[in-house]
Amino acid sequence: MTRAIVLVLDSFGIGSAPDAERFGDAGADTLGHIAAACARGECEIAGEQGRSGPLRLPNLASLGLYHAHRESTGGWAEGVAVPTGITGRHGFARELSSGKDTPSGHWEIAGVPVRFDWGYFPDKQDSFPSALLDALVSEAGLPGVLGNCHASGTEIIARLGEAHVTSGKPIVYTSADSVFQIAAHEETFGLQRLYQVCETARELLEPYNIGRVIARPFSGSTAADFARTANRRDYSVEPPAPTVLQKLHDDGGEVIAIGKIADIYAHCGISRSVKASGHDALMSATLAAIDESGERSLVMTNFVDFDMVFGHRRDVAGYAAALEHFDAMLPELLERLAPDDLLILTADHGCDPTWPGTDHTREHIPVLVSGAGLEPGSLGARATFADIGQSLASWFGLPPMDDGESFIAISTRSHRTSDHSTSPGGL
Ligand SMILES: O=P(O)(O)O[C@H]1O[C@H](CO)[C@@H](O)[C@H]1O
Ligand SMILES: [Mn+2]
Ligand SMILES: [Mn+2]
Repeated sequence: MTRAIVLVLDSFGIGSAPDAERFGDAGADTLGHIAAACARGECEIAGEQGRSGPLRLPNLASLGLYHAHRESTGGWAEGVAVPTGITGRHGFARELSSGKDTPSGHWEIAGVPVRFDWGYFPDKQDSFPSALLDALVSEAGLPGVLGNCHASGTEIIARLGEAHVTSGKPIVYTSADSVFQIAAHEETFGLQRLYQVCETARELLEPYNIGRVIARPFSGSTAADFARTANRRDYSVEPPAPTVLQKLHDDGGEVIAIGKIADIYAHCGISRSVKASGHDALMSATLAAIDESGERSLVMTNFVDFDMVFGHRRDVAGYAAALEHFDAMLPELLERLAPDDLLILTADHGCDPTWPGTDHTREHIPVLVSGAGLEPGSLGARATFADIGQSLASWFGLPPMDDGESFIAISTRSHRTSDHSTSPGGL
């Protein structure tokens, strides 16, 4: 069967990109700094869900993660056990897109870099233009808004959540990303009402070139216990050109989107979307999709907690534990794959939990490719995330994308388009 499974470990960068300085991120290294903190004994978590000591990712390591990180940074991650033999193709890729945000990263992975500049809101009190907020208040029938600044989403609900519940004014905030985020209490404000306000904001933001509006519902009764719920919803603009997802879908293939994937691609080129919250549920949904999917299927999953729960929160130990948990789930995934399935593990940007601030970091992403009967080895430095999209186009026998260089050999592509039944061998 010609199938591909793409797992995006949201924010799992493997070393500072050549243009990181432009973002204030020169030296950022999500994997490297987590490994170093673990090696120093700074990531101890007691209890059953806990972790201790050096970072242990044996399955990702076998696929070539540490080798890819070394190619990206010039040195081995501290304290890790480097495997003697590796089973996958491993490399790293840099980003062509102008931003270090989630949609840019995902669209570039799917073959469409974002060459234009997104709109951003300045980092000051009153970040948003008053004309925009006045229109939102009037069109959505709001008593006003709170926030109107850059913020960390958990910090701002602790700070303004009680005032929101009392006043009925939603909390609007942004970040270094091209986003307009709206936090509101799920019960007192209402989830459906929050979604409606986000849809109104999405329309009003059209002239501002903003990538995403994000609904950030939360629950709880006081500042001490306010917590965001799983009902986050992203309202993205559409990718600027058809992605490889769209091309496969239009060519009769099936694209199964797990987690945030459908929202990130603005539901373009998606055959079926499965929502799930938490990495266990996301992996279960991925396994179910693999079991159910047939010929010419792409299963694509975003593992968001690395970014949302640990990276942005600068929780180094939590990020390490989440990586180790993900790693422990990999053998079951590998067992479920058919011998000629193509598996790609990658990321969309960095979010170094040791870095100042709470924003993403401009980093290389890992490109770990396995299955499909391929020989282990290095894919080296890839000039764009779009090499993944181009490779998927090759794999599915689609016309080439405008960007990216396939790491699937031409002979393999012609072989696959003429005969889907035989294992292709060479990638
Ligand atoms: O702090 P929270 O609300 O998690 O926001 C984070 O999530 C958004 C999307 O990645 C970004 O704007 C980032 O700042
Ligand atoms: Mn992301
Ligand atoms: Mn993020």
